[in-house]
Amino acid sequence: MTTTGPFVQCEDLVRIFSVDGIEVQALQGLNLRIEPGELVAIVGASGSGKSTLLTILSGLDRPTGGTARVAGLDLATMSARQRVQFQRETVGFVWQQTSRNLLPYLTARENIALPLTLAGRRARGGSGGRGADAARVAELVELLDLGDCAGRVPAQLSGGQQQRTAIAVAVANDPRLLLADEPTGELDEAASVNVLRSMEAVNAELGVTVVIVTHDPEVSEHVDRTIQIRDGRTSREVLRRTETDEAGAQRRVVEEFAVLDRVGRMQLPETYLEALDLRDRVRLDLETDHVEVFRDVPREQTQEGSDETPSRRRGRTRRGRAGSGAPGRAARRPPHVLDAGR
Ligand SMILES: Nc1ncnc2c1ncn2[C@@H]1O[C@H](COP(=O)(O)OP(=O)(O)OP(=O)(O)O)[C@@H](O)[C@H]1O
Repeated sequence: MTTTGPFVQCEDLVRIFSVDGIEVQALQGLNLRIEPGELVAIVGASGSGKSTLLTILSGLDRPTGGTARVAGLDLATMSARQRVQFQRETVGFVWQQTSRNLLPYLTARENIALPLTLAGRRARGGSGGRGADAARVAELVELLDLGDCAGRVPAQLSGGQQQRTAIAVAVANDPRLLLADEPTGELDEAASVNVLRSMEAVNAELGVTVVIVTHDPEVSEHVDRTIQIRDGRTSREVLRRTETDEAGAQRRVVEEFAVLDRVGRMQLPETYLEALDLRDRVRLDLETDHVEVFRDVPREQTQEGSDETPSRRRGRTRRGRAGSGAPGRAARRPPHVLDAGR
């Protein structure tokens, strides 16, 4: 199957649930692009729409409006047959509840082998298929660091071992996309780190595009991009990468972006709104290479009143410039670079 454009693409995605005649708009025109091979976290407050998005991307639910495409397939219009094929071949899923991911009466190794058997590899490959299955299981047991416990049933595994087995099960059939809904939600900190490292390993070694929905603040250290959802829309993205300077010293660079939708709407981070007391409406000023946003101060409070534009009042109305608040400083630094150094 050929894919043009982003691997995951949502445009103006809407999902409305109707319960007892009351409508809940879980997704309110969400836009999202994920490139092949990316490792992305989706974060946001409870009820912001994270799980709804993941359920649509997995093909388990359909959008009410807008488009959602994965690997070139339109998830809104695909037939029932295409949907089953999509879930078998293109996407793997890890749930928060460790018990939901694994069959309790099979060992970890047998759980990992099961999707291979169901996909009929053995039938297609004859005795060679059996060998190929065993080799694939061994590869995943090693990659997910399950060597010591692969012969145990889930009840004899720790929560972290169960989730790492679940990741192996989810990627056994070589899906191109791995979706995980709160995979560390039931784990302690150390086990969470191991599970997130396993996600990194699967992404790096197998080339699987990974999307993790989480509340875990630790996640940002393990992914390339953190996307925040607010009120059913993508509002903010944080990119992290490691740069090496000429002397060989490494530094971690963090860049923060607000997401613009197709008609130019964006959400300012809540911390910015609070820092500058921005509400109701703001003044905008177009500079040659950026746009400035100012608190809407009544004209009589801006001393000279006059016809000054916000940019001419610069330095008088911007609290952040005088202090050390990030919003004020950002305008004079390379665009978007908020934090650097380790
Ligand atoms: N099947 C459903 N029927 C009715 N309302 C639903 C359904 N699924 C989700 N919702 C509502 O949609 C909104 C978004 O829910 P969703 O589970 O996507 O949020 P979330 O960000 O994943 O939250 P959490 O972090 O608590 O899991 C919520 O208001 C929720 O109550």
